[in-house]
Amino acid sequence: MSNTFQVDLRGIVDLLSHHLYASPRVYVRELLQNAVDAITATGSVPQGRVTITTGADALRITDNGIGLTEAQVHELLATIGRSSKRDELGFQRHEFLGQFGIGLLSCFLVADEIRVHTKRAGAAPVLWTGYSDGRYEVRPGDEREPGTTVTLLPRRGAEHLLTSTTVRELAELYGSLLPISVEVDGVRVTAGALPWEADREAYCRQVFGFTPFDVIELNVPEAGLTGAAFVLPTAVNPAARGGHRVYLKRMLLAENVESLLPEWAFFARCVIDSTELRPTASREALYEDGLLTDTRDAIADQLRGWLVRLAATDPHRLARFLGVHHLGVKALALHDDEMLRLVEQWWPMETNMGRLTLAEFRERQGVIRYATTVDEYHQLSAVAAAQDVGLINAGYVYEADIIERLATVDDAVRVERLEPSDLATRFTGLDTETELRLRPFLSAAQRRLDRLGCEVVIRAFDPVTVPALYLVSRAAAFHDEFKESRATADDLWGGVLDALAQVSPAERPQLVLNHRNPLVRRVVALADPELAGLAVESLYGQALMLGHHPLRPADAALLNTSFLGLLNRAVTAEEQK
Ligand SMILES: Nc1ncnc2c1ncn2[C@@H]1O[C@H](COP(=O)(O)OP(=O)(O)OP(=O)(O)O)[C@@H](O)[C@H]1O
Repeated sequence: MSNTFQVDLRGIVDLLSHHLYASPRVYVRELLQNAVDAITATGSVPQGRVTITTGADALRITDNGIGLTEAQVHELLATIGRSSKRDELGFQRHEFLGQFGIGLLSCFLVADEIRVHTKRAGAAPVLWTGYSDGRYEVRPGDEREPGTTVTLLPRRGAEHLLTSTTVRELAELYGSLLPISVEVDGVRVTAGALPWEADREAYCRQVFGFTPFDVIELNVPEAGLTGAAFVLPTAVNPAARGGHRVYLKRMLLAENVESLLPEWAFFARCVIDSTELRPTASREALYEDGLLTDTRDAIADQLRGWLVRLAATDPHRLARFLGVHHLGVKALALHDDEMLRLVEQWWPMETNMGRLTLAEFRERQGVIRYATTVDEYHQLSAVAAAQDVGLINAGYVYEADIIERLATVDDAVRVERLEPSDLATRFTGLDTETELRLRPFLSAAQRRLDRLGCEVVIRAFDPVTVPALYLVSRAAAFHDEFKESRATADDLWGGVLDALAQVSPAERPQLVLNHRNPLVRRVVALADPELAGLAVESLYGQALMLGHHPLRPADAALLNTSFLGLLNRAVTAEEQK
């Protein structure tokens, strides 16, 4: 035995209003769409006219479209999900906006009763009345011209959605670009030409509220797509994806479609019209299919092409663009070779030789040497410069990753992450005689700092103004973190860490005293061992702070005692004068 599904219309209306459509305001869009489709079906769009009249009792929308016969009324209006806009195989017929056979139901979001008075040329006029409780009636209608008039009797509480002002606003929002004349209470709301093809900057100001840095023309023939991308004149948070204004067959789909551009293109806001992209059933987003993926790729190519052209023809302007949007471009450079080259050639980075692009730095230094944190860079840039070692501050977002990626895509590029302890190998050692002379001082200094796990060495380096440097190799930094984790780990995890410790030999951080520094020279010559010890401890503390190294409790205690010790010495000396 086979039966037919029964549909409870109230359930469907509830589904539409609460789950499918974002707002009951979409009823105007659905009515307009049906009118336009009916006119399209006549084959003479230029003669098409849609008029909407509002009033306290009812809203009426009349089109001079194809109209329906009585049989079609029964078949199409009374069957949820039945549409004349699909072919025998159920595919959407290309020329129409609708396809799902549910749009008319959206009128029940604002009306309890819908009347469709329609006439197909050569057939008798029909009046169909549908009620929100699921009943409908069909009767002969009054004589009329071919076409259709849909009348909505407002639902109590929804009257504000059918006022003249609201309806005009909605008709203009959704339908102002339709190629068919649409009037609301005698006022025409359709403009005809695509406004962004005329004065794009004015359009951008009016719709998006900013004067664009530049406008990029968009064209994707396979999606029947034309449009414009407006480059934002100010930086935006790359994570906050901006929406784009999308029209399908000149009917507004939504003002905030996110899926049109790839994530990296956050610096552009687009307006497009497409004849081929498809909407989701709610008509509030684009349907994700192969065509949308291809379209996204094609638009991405056009934005990329604009950037590359700018680099070739107007580097000044490109520099301005990068000044505003460098974060996005850098994010993109992490997976896009062309953007990587753009950053390499055009983005000036902070180096200890002034601001240079990676390309310029490489030309001068041969190798791209970089510090991965801003602190490390600040600690070492002057010292490195004094040894003629060029250093890039790659501590800003994405920059270290970009440098490393550059080496993976181009064999000719040599990159080297600065190892602070390597720098010490460039410092000049002392002559044997001085070394011998300083040996007792060094052993005493070493004894003072032993419990802090630090090795004291003395070298001669520039700049002379730096008395001491605290250099931690990456292995030593790792070891310190490791020790900290071990101290707080439970037994099981602690066991794992212990096993690992066997394979990671500790390398001690170094305190490198600068023998060229006048104060250090006086310290190493001190006769009083206690004063020399206090001086070494405070040089250690100062070097730690200068390099923004983390202070452990033992370091803080040492800083405190050495400072108070020195102060006490100074005050005592003054008192004894
Ligand atoms: N103004 C009209 N003139 C002629 N036929 C109409 C009109 N409005 C609706 N129809 C007929 O009623 C059918 C159902 O309309 P409905 O709006 O529910 O769905 P649709 O437009 O086919 O698809 P969608 O749900 O995507 O809007 C349409 O396919 C069309 O045949």
